[in-house]
Amino acid sequence: MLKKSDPIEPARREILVSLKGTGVHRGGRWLVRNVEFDIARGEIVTLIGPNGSGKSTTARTAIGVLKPDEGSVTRMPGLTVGYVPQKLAIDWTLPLTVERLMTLTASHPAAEIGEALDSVGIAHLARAEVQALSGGEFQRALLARAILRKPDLLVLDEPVQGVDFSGEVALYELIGAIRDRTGCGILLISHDLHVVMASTDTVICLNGHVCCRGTPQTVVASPEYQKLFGARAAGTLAIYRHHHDHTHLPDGRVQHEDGSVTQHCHPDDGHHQDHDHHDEAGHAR
Ligand SMILES: Nc1ncnc2c1ncn2[C@@H]1O[C@H](COP(=O)(O)OP(=O)(O)OP(=O)(O)O)[C@@H](O)[C@H]1O
Repeated sequence: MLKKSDPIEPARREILVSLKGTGVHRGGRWLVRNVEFDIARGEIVTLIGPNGSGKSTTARTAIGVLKPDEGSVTRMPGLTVGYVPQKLAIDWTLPLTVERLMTLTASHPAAEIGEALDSVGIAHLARAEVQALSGGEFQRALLARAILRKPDLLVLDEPVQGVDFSGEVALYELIGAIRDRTGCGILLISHDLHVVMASTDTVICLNGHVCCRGTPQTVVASPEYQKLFGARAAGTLAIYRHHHDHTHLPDGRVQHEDGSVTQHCHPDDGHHQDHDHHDEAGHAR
């Protein structure tokens, strides 16, 4: 069992997915380009960025739903993925119980379903109609469905959408507990540009490319944020400080610190500072 306080030694990192110079071209344009990051077993990577910045595209490319048009995506042989998409293609006019939702795409023994629902705290809702669930309960049901696959990698596309602030804290606690208990890697997409899950090992800020990356700063260390979020949330949420060396112009071009303007941004285009290639722990990327 892993604990938040047990950092994984670089030599022991078991890489689940590795993206190198990855780009996806659709509809005549690059949706994302030059995306680089790894997810190791037991690590949490959070993708943030404005709407349309390529977070879902990147996550779907990482798990092999989309094929990259340049660069590479390497997955550990036999990798099992549990994916919770942003939207589910479900016919909401038909009645559907939570139990049935668990077996829509794969069958699982009843005992395992009960265990999964129990582990996300909604065992009592097994026979409830999915349509009647609250936002937080629905996200828990989707999490239970994903962990039933016993994934090496859990990919969660905006798991706190439609959930209020205290529900968000509880969901992040649950996601952290799943990581600690199973040791899986987690790729998390956040709708918030600044507040991320505290146990995140690496935050990647996307806007068609990796704008900056680093580790979040715990809220516990800052009395002003503690006051803002409350003591419980302060252990679960963290602030991510952006370190951009460029600005995105309204027409999609990129203005660099030296004043020059380019169509895109590339790590090796000579406009970037060293911190674009390193995370805040100093790991070369
Ligand atoms: N198959 C496709 N063909 C053309 N454009 C696409 C395709 N899929 C996605 N896009 C566009 O790519 C961009 C990135 O989409 P993506 O869903 O990855 O962004 P996102 O960061 O997850 O956004 P959000 O926060 O709104 O969910 C968007 O402008 C979207 O319209």
